[in-house]
Amino acid sequence: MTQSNGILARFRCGFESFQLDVDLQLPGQGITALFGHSGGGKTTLLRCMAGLQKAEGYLSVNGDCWQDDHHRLPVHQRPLAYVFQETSLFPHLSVQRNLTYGYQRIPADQRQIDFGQAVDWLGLSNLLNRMPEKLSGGERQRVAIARALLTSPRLLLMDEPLSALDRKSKQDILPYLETLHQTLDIPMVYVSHAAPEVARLADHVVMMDNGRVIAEGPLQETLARTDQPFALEEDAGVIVNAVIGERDTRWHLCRADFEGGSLWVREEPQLESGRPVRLQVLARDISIALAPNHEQSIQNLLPARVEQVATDQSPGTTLVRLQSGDTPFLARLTSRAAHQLQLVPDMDVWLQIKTVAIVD
Ligand SMILES: Nc1ncnc2c1ncn2[C@@H]1O[C@H](COP(=O)(O)OP(=O)(O)OP(=O)(O)O)[C@@H](O)[C@H]1O
Repeated sequence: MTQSNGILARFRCGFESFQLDVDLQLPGQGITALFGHSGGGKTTLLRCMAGLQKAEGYLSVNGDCWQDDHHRLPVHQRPLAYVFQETSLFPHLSVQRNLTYGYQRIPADQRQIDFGQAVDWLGLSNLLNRMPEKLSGGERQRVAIARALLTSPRLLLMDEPLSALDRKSKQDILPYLETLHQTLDIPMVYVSHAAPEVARLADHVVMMDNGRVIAEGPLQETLARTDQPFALEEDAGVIVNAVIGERDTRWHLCRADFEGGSLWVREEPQLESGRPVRLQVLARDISIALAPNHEQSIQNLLPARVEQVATDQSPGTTLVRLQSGDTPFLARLTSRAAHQLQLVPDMDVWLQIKTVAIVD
């Protein structure tokens, strides 16, 4: 990655009982998720990027240097926007005036995002005359995100923007974030605790623990590594990028085609042919067979090749990394089953997939 098309972030700073020490090269567009347990240093890293936390180091964003050994741009000169968990809209201003507040401070010829566009992307047209106290938590967060975008940032930092919302509001707001993900070319760094959120939104993931980066890389590849902390989680699994192909209306199924094969998923009205989708296949939902068994109830059977057989953290289970076409999969089996199948790298097998979830 060259300096001009990515984020280079190197920071060291410390508090009494915590040291942050990171050296990252992140993509210059799309969503990078900072993921990990509480206290790992995710917010501190975001604050360093924003210039809110003093740290030694270096930061450049798509070719613009914001900090090096000789100078450090103060917070207000960094062209970024920061969305927090708890939104602070101006309580005495309507949604419209909250939005125009930052927008009008940007000279017209420097605006990257149009007022109408932001209102549209975040679905705010019916809320413009409301006062913040009359908004739900999810609506407030949508206004906060639109307000952030209207300052035409070169970097959007989001610190657990959904964590204060209930489950329903989270579900409601995620499609808006997906729209931004598909539409914007501003890089977003998104802090989250929640694995499903990361799986749904991120292109790139950084896992932090105790102030260090313990795993990092493109989402699909990183989730499929057996030696990474993601693999240790109960809901370890992979994300498969697919496109909806044929629909089988009789059985209410849709075929999702990916690099190397197809998976059948339950039909839903929004799954029209040609629509790109992200599928999540959990390691615990895959079993391995040596021959294709068409006589069982499982719809999804894929040929695959074993790449790696790894001892799992939990006793009695084995984690197997496989490849079907160019797409990686992870399967979690009992160690006895792995032994009986005599799984070794390069062996050809069949994956029996019990459940496929659509996350996008
Ligand atoms: N201003 C501060 N002074 C002293 N310690 C701090 C300060 N800010 C953060 N810390 C400590 O630094 C560590 C990392 O905190 P940070 O908020 O970055 O973690 P996090 O991964 O974002 O956690 P969470 O997911 O709970 O938000 C924690 O141990 C925290 O107590």
